[in-house]
Amino acid sequence: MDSVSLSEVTVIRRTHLGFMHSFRQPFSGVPISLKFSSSKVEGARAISSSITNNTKSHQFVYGERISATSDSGYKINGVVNIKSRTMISSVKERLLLDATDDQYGGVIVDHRKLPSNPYAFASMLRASLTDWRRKGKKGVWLKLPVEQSELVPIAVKEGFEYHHAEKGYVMLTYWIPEEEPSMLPANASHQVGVGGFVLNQHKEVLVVQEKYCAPSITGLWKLPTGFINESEEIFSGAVREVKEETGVDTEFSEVIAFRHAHNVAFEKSDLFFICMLRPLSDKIIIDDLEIKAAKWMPLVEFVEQPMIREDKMFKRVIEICEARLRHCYCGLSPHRLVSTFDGRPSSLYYNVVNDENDPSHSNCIADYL
Ligand SMILES: NC(=O)C1=CN([C@@H]2O[C@H](COP(=O)(O)OP(=O)(O)OC[C@H]3O[C@@H](n4cnc5c(N)ncnc54)[C@H](O)[C@@H]3O)[C@@H](O)[C@H]2O)C=CC1
Repeated sequence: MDSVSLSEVTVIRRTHLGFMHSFRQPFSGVPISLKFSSSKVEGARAISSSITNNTKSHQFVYGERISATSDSGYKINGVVNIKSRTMISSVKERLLLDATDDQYGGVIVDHRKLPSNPYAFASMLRASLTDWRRKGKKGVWLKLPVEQSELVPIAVKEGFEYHHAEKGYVMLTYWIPEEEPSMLPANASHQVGVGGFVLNQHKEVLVVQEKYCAPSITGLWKLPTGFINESEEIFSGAVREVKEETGVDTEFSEVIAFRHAHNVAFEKSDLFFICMLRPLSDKIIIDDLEIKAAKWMPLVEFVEQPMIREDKMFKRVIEICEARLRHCYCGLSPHRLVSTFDGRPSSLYYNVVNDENDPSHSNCIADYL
């Protein structure tokens, strides 16, 4: 009778499944049948399993009790009948979820290799948690695709928490160290919006009326606004939103101000970047789905609207834009760079008041139109 080491056993010893289950899956290239059945062995709840392939039959027990043997380490519940040491080691590997280490001492489960069978998943998840705990791992990231949503309640029952969800998946997390508070970062806390201030050479501003809006702003002519998409730049998002809502082509000039507000949608905070854009065309073609009307409106008329005149934010935004047109204010321009900290190309927004090497390079003196 073979015996197995404690480290080999610990990954499977905490398997408590109160059900009987059988499934087939490839095993080292050989199709096998793996059967689980729950039973009481020497007072401890245990799962016995038999593996058969064309040539061999192997039996062993997943159980709570592990006893030492005098000559070579440990055996399980004293009822182990293992014909191949290699076999149990391979089984152990099959019983753990595929995962890679992250740089913070945690693990990321490979969602492309999740078992399709919920019972197998339950067993492998529990065994993996035991293994990760033994190895001192900290955070566990478990992404469950929508096609395998039946696995979600199993993970939750095991102690996983929701982290965030997208259309195609839900991300769950588990913090292993009981003595340390969780260091896992929270879900994204903000949405990012953009507004376009587009003025033509006749001092007319591009404005829209929204199709769906709060009754209090019905009939208001407002700046085109919207949200930027995932992986979209603020500067290109603003140009896209203006084009989508009004059909007008523009070129990004500057971020002239941004607003930070809280509890805006789904309890998330909101960053709203107000951008000055130069018009490249003037023909208006509205987006029928979102917009009721759009037009070029004299700036003075726009400002005279009671809702704008009385609104502290938009009143100030217009004052800033006017100051910018008089070269009395500098907005922020994007500058592409790569930081060695994360190696990512990114946009740093800043203004250049005085460039000694290139006097023509300044946000403040550049003409808007
Ligand atoms: N609309 C405005 O006058 C103002 C907008 N902002 C900022 O502009 C940015 C974008 O905001 P808005 O343009 O107001 O976005 P929004 O709330 O109008 O949403 C944009 C579009 O998404 C769709 N949408 C949003 N929620 C929906 C729902 N529950 N059901 C169906 N469709 C839905 C609608 O098509 C809508 O036109 C934000 O950062 C916001 O803070 C700031 C001040 C005023």
